[in-house]
Amino acid sequence: MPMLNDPSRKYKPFKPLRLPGRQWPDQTITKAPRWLNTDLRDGNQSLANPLDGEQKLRFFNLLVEIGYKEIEISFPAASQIDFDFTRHLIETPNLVPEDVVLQVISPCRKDLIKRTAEALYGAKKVIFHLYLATSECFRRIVFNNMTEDETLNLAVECTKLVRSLTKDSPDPAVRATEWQYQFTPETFSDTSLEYSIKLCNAVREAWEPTTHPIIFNLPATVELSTPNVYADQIEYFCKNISEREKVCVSLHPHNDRGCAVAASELAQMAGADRVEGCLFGNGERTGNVDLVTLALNLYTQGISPGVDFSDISKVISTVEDLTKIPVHPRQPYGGQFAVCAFSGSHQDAIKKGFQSRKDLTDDDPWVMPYLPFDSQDIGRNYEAVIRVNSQSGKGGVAWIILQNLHLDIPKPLQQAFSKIVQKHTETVNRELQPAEIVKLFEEAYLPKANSPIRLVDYCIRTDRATSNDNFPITNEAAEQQSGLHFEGTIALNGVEKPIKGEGNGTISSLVNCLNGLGVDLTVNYFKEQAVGSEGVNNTKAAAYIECSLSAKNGGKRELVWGVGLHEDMVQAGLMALLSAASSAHENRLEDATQLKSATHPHLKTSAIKVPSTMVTVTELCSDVD
Ligand SMILES: CC(=O)SCCNC(=O)CCNC(=O)[C@H](O)C(C)(C)COP(=O)(O)OP(=O)(O)OC[C@H]1O[C@@H](n2cnc3c(N)ncnc32)[C@H](O)[C@@H]1OP(=O)(O)O
Ligand SMILES: CC(C)C(=O)C(=O)O
Repeated sequence: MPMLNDPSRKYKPFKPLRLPGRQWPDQTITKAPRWLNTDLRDGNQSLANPLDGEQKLRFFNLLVEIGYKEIEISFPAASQIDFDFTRHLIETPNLVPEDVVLQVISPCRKDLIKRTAEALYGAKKVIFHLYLATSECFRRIVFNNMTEDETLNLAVECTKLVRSLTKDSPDPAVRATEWQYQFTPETFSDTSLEYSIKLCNAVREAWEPTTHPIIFNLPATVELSTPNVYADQIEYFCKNISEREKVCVSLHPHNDRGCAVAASELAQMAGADRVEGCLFGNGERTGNVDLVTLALNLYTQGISPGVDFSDISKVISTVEDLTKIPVHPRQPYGGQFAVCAFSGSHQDAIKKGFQSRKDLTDDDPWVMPYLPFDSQDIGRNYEAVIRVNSQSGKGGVAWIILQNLHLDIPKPLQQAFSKIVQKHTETVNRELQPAEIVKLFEEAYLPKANSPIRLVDYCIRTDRATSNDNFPITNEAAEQQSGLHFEGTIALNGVEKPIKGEGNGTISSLVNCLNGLGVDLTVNYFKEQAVGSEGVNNTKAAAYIECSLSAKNGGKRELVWGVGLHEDMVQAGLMALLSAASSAHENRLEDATQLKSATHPHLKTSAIKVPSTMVTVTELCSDVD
């Protein structure tokens, strides 16, 4: 059937509450609520294949590890599995930590209440949870026209029965349990507030809370309205329930309209003390409120949530394994795309954001474009933050190289490399993995074992006079006074050739040698960089060189890049140059056949512009592998 042109006859708007002077909009959340995790009950009852005892135990242990102190473990009257699991937790020493309270649920049916009480014999700390639907819809349709009074009387009677089977039991062993009582007027958000309050007051009188407050759990059993309406209902309930100090107001939002998180946050602002929900929003239909999102929403406001998601991947894999429901990639916080950027401008901003935090610590406030929180806090590294596809730009690609090779590649090289990556993503038409990007980088810029131009050995000598203690010569002065002489052997297409050249620095003198071999390039850009942490012994040097080749056939000047990586700064520079020269040579393969057969060129290099010289020793010789 198609969607209706006019849905207004079939669907009626939810009638909002009139609450003049509502105060919740001016409140903020300043502390974590009491959490009740119901993955083992509400989460379990909604699975195609509910958990067996062993699986429940694994889930229980995970919840304890995360730090939940109130856990709804079962519906003991529903199945032997739930009954036995309850007994197992109670009877096995040390399974339940001292500070963890077990909660169990039962409907307002006497036989089921008795069975539930049996399951709890000998427990240390228990919340006995009873529920009864109170809305007009449920009383009429589900309970066969049960009146408000009949419903209230059933709730009171069943509460008294629970009381007689627990804290008022004639058996001292039963009385030894630390009992709490929770009553849920199921379908609360669709029930008249006056009636809910009347019924809850009657239940409170029947239970007579002493040590522990009575818990009134106020569910949006089905989410029917906007979150502000739920907040109004909670504020009204909190203000009008009698003996508020003896009452813990608990929330149990479902997510039918996709607003459960917002509803539960506004309802906390409205005065609620406790929240019930499931990890990653599991639960009937569209699920219960997601406790992970709620907790991490608090955390990222600087409020300790009291539960620990610092290894969220472990939580996800356990939950997925047990429930067989995958966590959506775009799930807040936990989803694999939750802190991940594919698009170029996002990546650029994030990369700059990380660079701005380079010298900061966890005591410096997190201010980061596009990323609302630090993924390391939930046990994820930064590798998956930036992902590269055809929508990505240079910033993202540079980030991958930084993360994987620790090279902070200069901007002009970023531009050049991102073109290579872009072309590749368009060819393969999919996301590129970091390893593929690294491979593209290495192939494009790093020297290779089979490079057509390789330096076999070399020796560098300066002209300058050696300094003595009385007349020290500064490096700058020496450079102005003298040139550098570069001599060595280059293997060109496997054929070793002696080379000789000079310049005002190592790079320029090697360029001079290469020019002499017919490799006609000019250095446009040179940058050197320490790789790794300063002061660390294994620090390496990186050098980046951009060269231009002389224009061919009146065309544009061709640009090539080379990158060198070595423990020694000088060698890094030479490697970068040779790598660029090899690329240039490969690009001009046809020209290479016409290379001059010059053996000992000795050309002036005044045309070569090199931003800085690197060598400050008077003689430096090396064999190059
Ligand atoms: C909103 C929630 O999520 S509440 C938790 C719901 N969870 C579950 O239902 C999971 C476990 N449930 C079960 O295993 C079963 O439904 C049981 C054991 C509770 C009951 O099973 P059955 O006796 O076969 O009853 P069945 O489930 O078919 O029907 C429910 C009956 O309980 C009544 N009922 C439903 N809710 C309640 C309640 N809160 N209090 C009292 N009676 C209730 C219904 O009116 C119906 O009675 P009827 O047969 O006279 O019409
Ligand atoms: C029994 C209550 C708490 C419930 O599960 C609901 O209303 O969704």
